[in-house]
Amino acid sequence: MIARVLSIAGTDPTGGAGLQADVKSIAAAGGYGMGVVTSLVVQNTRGVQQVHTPDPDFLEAQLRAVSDDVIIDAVKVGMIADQASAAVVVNWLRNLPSNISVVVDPVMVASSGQALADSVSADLLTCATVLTPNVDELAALVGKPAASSRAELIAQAQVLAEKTGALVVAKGGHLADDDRGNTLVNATGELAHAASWFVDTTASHGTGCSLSSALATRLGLGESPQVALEWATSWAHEALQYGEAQAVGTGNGPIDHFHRLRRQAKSGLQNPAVPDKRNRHQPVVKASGEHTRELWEYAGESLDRFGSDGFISALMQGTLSGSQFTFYIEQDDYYLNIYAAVLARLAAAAQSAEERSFWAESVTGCIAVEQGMHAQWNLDPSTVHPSPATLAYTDFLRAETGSDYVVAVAAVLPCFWLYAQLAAFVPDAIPEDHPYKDWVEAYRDEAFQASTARAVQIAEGLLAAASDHQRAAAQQAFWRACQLEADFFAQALLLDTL
Ligand SMILES: Nc1ncnc2c1ncn2[C@@H]1O[C@H](COP(=O)(O)OP(=O)(O)O)[C@@H](O)[C@H]1O
Ligand SMILES: Cc1ncc(COP(=O)(O)OP(=O)(O)O)c(N)n1
Repeated sequence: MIARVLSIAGTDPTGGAGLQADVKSIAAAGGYGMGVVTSLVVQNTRGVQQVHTPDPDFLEAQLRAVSDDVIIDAVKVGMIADQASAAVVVNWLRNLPSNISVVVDPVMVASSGQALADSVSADLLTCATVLTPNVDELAALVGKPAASSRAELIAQAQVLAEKTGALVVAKGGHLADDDRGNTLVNATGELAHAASWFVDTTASHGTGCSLSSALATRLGLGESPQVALEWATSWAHEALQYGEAQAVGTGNGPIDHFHRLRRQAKSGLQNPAVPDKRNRHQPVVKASGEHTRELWEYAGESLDRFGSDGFISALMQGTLSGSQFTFYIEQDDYYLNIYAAVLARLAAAAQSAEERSFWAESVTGCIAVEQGMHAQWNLDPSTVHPSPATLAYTDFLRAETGSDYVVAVAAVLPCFWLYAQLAAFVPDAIPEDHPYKDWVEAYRDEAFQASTARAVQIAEGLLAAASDHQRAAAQQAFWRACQLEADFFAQALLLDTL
């Protein structure tokens, strides 16, 4: 399904805020974007210069042109400059079918300081399914000073929810906290929270417009307000992180609305033949000689794909959605089960008693981790179905560990080595309310790093003694496994993109 979403908003010729940002956000969130202009705004990344508001009749004619022709699944309302425009929009909204979600972003003042509206119509607020005021707008709407803590913000949002009957997103973008996330509130209090860890950026123009449009789209797709807010917050958080790279304007630049789609398009592209041998990542577990040093060079591209620019970054920041995390855990559980069986084959094929017991201990370790997961996350393995990416990895491991021991060791090595590398991505301080704190901290496990060092050492010894032909096959197997490891991690982020 594609949600047909209408934005009713003012314009931004530089495309960072207002209607232009809304239409991009709607597309990025999986909708078909439409736009009715309330005011023509002369603005850029440095600020607002002029506002021209057309006659209310012209606004009404635009609204009718859309609703006479198109079935609308959701509406986002942004800048409404005056009461006459608000009255037209309210009248039009009241004639919509009651099942259409309406997100009202009560825009008052641009972040650059200029006023965009006289005031916000009380009638408009009562037409909303969800309201998305920022800290200052919320304070103005409930007649209180701006909140300086999350608790105060939630209390004010609760007052607004009582007054209007709408759900209110208490947006923490302007709080001074590490978590600038968004809390969904109704008249009785907090319903859900979506974290957004602070991004230090000079490109945050239009974040509020974009968040509310993405939220409207996800509601139009049929998601619950909680799930829709989680999606919109994590998407906006990602878009904030990559805004500066667009180099748009000399002031507060726009967020990158399409970063996620670009990254995903890239992750679908695989270079099947020539590995990029430049690896900018310093290994947490060092190579043990020239052969494993060369293998490490093959891992760079994969690490880029799931480390700093993907799943692991979202996991570390705490912005991975609950459904993405659950999916990952389930697939990991399936994977580890097969991985244990594959390690058992290595134990059987090992060439010394010490190596045999190393692989056998790894089998036991793998099973312990898997069982720990069942207990901690309440997994029922009989209900977990492997995804295509998971199966591609496990099938590959089964195939590559069937004959040559050197190739087999190279094929299982990325699961040790790349996993141990995740320690490099763990932030120094993990906030207490980080949703995946325990999981993320486990990446620093020193016992696992010691096992990885031993696996690397075994691989080095085998490669040193191998024939040229065997060494080339082992390198190929290592590189393929790195790619599959990256695909395995990347898949969770693709899960609920649209
Ligand atoms: N620097 C930031 N770091 C992390 N998240 C942010 C940042 N700026 C904005 N956000 C997220 O985007 C949402 C909307 O941004 P905000 O600045 O609050 O809205 P507005 O643009 O309406 O003032 C915030 O609630 C927050 O979740
Ligand atoms: C036409 C128009 N509408 C709304 C805004 C304000 O956008 P917002 O997302 O709140 O972002 P910043 O003001 O923080 O950039 C706008 N500038 N123009």
